[in-house]
Amino acid sequence: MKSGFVTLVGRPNVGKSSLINSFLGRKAVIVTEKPQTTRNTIRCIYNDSESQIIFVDTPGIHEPLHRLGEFMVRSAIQALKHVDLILFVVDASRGVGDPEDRICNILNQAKNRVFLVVNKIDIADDYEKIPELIKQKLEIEKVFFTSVVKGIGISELLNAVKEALPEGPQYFPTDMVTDRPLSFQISEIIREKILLLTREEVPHCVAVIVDEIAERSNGVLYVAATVYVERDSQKGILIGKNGSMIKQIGTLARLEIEQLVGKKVYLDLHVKVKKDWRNKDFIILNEIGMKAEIE
Ligand SMILES: Nc1nc2c(ncn2[C@@H]2O[C@H](COP(=O)(O)OP(=O)(O)OP(=O)(O)O)[C@@H](O)[C@H]2O)c(=O)[nH]1
Repeated sequence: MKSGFVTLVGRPNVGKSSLINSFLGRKAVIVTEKPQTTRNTIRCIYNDSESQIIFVDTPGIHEPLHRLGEFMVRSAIQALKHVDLILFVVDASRGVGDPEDRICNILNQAKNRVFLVVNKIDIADDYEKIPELIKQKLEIEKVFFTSVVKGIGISELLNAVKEALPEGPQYFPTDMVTDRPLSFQISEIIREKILLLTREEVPHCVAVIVDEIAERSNGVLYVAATVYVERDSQKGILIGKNGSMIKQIGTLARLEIEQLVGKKVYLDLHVKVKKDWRNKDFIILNEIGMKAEIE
């Protein structure tokens, strides 16, 4: 069989996670309209009768403003090592800028095979010249124009990825969707709902940690999670008037967690302030599973 590891890299918000969900035909990783949604590298496993492809989702490459951002960028760069192929994703509607220049430099050092993916062509004109601009800085093996929203170019890209991979073993069981534990998947679902429902600085200041998952005798799955924010004002926003916001977040998250685990869920959400955690708190970085990965 054909098998191997394929890392998606690009600036924030270009559609890396959306492409992976589209390859897998299911939601494996969270997607929002907010940049820097993905904070960790996450391996997502695609299977068919003749291949297994491990797509590695990475945080968007950006200029970090705090330690969390530095960890995110470093983990993305680490994910370029020891993989069979890189998909360099560019947003057709934004074109080529400083972030792409930086990524070209990083990829030149990594010396991997690279496919260029110009995504979001449904909302862009004038994107045909993007490959030429990138090719001035980086050797590109193939170019694809895609739209996840319209389903354009996705199967062609997937087929080309398959063809590019070597003959190899099945690395993961076929029923495994990501390499992350259930607690991580649940915390991501909760974080996604917070990102969808809050604005401005709040989304970036949130970390979610699942404290407990327990099967109750009545068949209900009990899940306790803590949402960390950096300031009291953010806690106020997350809780909302008479608890209305946290209730809405909890309901949306619970419904999706129930789909994931296939049973009723009782979701117990708490909000705590941990000042400046994105710069200082290594415990949280450790708990959201980033520290171990990049040391
Ligand atoms: N119009 C359009 N929107 C898209 C397309 N692909 C993704 N999007 C949207 O772009 C936004 C960002 O998508 P993500 O998949 O989270 O992007 P990402 O590159 O993983 O983002 P980060 O986590 O910030 O690195 C979401 O609102 C998606 O729905 C596309 O082909 N066309």
